[in-house]
Amino acid sequence: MESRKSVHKLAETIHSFVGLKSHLTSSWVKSVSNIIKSLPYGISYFETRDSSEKRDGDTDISSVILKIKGELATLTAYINQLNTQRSQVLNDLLDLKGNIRVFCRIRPIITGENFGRFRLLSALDSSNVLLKFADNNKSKTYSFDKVFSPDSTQDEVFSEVEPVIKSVLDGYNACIFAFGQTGTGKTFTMEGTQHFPGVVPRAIEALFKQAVDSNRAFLFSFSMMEIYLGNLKDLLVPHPTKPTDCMPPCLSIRTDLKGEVEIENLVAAQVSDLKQAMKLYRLGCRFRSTAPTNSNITSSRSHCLIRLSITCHDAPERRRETNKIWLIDLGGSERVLKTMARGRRLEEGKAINLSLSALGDVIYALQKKKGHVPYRNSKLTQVLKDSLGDDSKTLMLVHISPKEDDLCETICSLNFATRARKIHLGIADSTEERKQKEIAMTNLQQKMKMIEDERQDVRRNIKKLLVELENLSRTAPASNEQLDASNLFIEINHNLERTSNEITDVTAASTLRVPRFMRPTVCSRGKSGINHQTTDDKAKFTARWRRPLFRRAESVSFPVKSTSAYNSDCSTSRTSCLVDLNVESGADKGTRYIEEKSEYDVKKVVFPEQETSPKSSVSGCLVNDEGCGNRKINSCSSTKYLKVDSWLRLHKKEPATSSNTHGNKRVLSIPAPRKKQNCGGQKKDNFEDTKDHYNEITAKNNANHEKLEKCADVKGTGMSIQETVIHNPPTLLEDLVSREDFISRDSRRDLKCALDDIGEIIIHTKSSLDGLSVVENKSGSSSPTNIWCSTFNFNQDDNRVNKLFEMQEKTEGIEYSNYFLADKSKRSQHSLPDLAYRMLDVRREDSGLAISISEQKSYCSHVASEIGMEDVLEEDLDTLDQCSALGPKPSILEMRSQRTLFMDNAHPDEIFTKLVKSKESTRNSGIYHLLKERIQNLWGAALLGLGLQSLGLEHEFFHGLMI
Ligand SMILES: Nc1ncnc2c1ncn2[C@@H]1O[C@H](COP(=O)(O)OP(=O)(O)OP(=O)(O)O)[C@@H](O)[C@H]1O
Repeated sequence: MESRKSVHKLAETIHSFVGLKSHLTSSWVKSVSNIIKSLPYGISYFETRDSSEKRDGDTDISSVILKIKGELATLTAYINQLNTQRSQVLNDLLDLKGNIRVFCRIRPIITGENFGRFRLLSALDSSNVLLKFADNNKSKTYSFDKVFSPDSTQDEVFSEVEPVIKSVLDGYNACIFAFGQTGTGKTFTMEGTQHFPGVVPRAIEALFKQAVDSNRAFLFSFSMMEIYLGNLKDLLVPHPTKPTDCMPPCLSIRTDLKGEVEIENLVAAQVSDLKQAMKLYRLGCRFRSTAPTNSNITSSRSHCLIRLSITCHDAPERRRETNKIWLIDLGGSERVLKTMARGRRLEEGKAINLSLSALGDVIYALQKKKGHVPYRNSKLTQVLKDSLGDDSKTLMLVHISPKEDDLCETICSLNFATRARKIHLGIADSTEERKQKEIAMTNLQQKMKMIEDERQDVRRNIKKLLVELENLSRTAPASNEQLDASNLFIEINHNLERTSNEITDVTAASTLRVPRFMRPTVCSRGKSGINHQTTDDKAKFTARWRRPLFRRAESVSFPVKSTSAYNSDCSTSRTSCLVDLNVESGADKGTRYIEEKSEYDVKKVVFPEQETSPKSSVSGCLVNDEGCGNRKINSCSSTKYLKVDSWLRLHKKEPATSSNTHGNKRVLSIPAPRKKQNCGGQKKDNFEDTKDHYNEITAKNNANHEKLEKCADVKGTGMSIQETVIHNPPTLLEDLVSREDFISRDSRRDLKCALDDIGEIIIHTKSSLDGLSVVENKSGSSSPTNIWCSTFNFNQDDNRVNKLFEMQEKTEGIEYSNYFLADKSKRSQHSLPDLAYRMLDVRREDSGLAISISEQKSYCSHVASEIGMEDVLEEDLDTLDQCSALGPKPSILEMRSQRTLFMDNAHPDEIFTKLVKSKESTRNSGIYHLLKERIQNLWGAALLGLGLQSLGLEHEFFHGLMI
């Protein structure tokens, strides 16, 4: 017995020594082993005994675990009950307060800001704004659910917003939007700054926090888009910067049978914590369209919409299984007269105002409980259709400015907001009723607080029990009960504290895990290629973006170096202000983008012959059309937009596309905003637009300057003409315009624009001679590359001219090749005088001037000397005589009156004044000479148009006028 006892103790002794391993020698272990081996019962005894002891211990642990499990079950049931109660109370409270709540925030006057005079606009108390009319001492009070004075903090604002966030977790759709005049602080409220984060980051944080606090597992997904010029644009999709980049699929709005709105093709990224959501948010902010205006240096030129979708299965207390919250920074309403917006800024302002007015109409109709709510009047209201109605929570944050100049807009905003609020809350109720309402609200708030406190206690208890359970399962993990406990622990803990996963997937995530309204439809799968995807999520996403190129005008953007000026026509994407979030996107860092024409501009530009061309390899789509269903997509798949085509032609490396697109007929259409060319002001705008278009292309060219310079030297490259034309650098012009010493920055810009205009004239003439059917687009669709091309050929040596001929032979279907090269059939007959004659022909047709033989000869001499072919001049002059003997080639331009020609092609004043600055310094350069010639012709045309022709003056007279 003694020995047995000692053996029993030995086991314990060995066990107690486990922590002192360092003192155990091998001899000690050996001796202990020998003792054990010599025991009569052998090891089986220990095994048996150990098992029986263990069984006793297990029984204890199991009973403890069972007890804990029981407690946990009770507490879980209780917390669920509390959750339901809380939802109910919150809902009652919000119902009393109104589904549409209106807050008002007064913008502060920032130190150092030139604010001019300001009105006595003050927060009378927490729910009233007092507006004093200084002139007659009159004042008016406006009531809101909450008024934030100028010195209110972001914290204060969010504390009032938070209840809406809570109801989102209860399954309600919600919509929080900042409304107001431009520059009044909407973006500040919604986005905030690095040190003062706004509603969006706080709301996302609160959602995650409350999800953790609730005893449920939630699935969040994040989307971000903007409505720019009336079109939806996904902000999470990288913007194509090269023509070869894939275009993102078009977004279209769909409504399912239950009335839930779905935005097809909108990226929805699953996020599991604040950090991930904020990364996406920052990423989206970079692509937002902003631009400086007279009112705000960082004015949002679009409505920015952030959607957080929340899915929670097996939560009957929730209103819906999947719901969403929209956080919206609306574009600021603006008065055109005040902002002095022009061109693109004007269009943006108009689009913003229109959609705001549509939103106002919808809210008004909802409040009035009208039978018809005009959701379809704007994209904004269509998107928000299921988040603005009765069954959702809406919070409008109206922003006003205390500035004297903004009085009209302030009154408009205040009236709009108070009207919406009054109608809904029935402020016309008697005082008695209002008091009762207030009492009820106070009671509900108290009840809410009690429930919240209770929930906190229960949560604490649950956590404590879970820790115990975990410890128990660690000490004895083998038994079934313990395994159960361990699973329970994991399950509950998972519900309480969802830890981070990677941002696993974007829209192509497993459809089982993604909310129904985010799942791709048959149509979108067909469009995006998801049908062909593998089970691997990443592969799915890749497959989607690798589908055949889908080109649209909307998203073409050009990197640009310079900062746009006020009222300039470039929209730029901005860099995040919350830099601490460290969103990595090397390509975007410090990059500013210019928006290319959106569908708003180009949707009206259709190539009729391509609509019927099923073989077209480039597809476009009327993106903003809600009904962009299968049928429509088919029809629009063969629709082409000049803007894209023209742009692609400059940059693309797909000759097939070019030929398919245009065939033998090039039809250039005029983008919608440029139709009214005849009015003076509009003309100026067009010119500005052209300049901007030109600058965009120039910026692009500058960015690739080195590459372009290499391409300019075509010697022996074997490069096709198309490539030459595409990459051909505006060497001379660039030299000209980059010479800081004699041309100021502005005049350089102007010069470029003037050259752009002249480039268009060349196209026009060339096209008419080529017998192409040209609906001329003289306001920017054509490219300055044309003039580069011509210039290039004039200024090369004879080898280069020959090279170009050779290359032309290799290339078919080039549209922007040089005039001479275009006439391929007669290439072998080209002699120097022929070339010169053709040039004169161009000039003649351009200007309408009759050109004498002597002039032709002198011009031949000039061309010969320019390209170093004087030696062949003599023998070829005879050919010139023959050519001229045939008489001038009839031209459609001749049929026009000279005055019309002048008006159509160029504005001599503009060109002259812009070019004359650089006249002295560029006197001897080839490009200058050509330009001079052209200006002379234009002047000549002008004078002829004025009737001076009848005076019988020689061409030399007009020539002399120019010198
Ligand atoms: N409450 C505020 N506290 C401090 N600065 C503010 C506040 N409100 C606005 N600002 C500042 O005013 C400027 C304009 O604000 P913001 O860009 O938010 O206006 P907005 O209404 O979004 O304009 P837009 O409609 O043109 O985009 C910003 O520099 C912003 O930092």
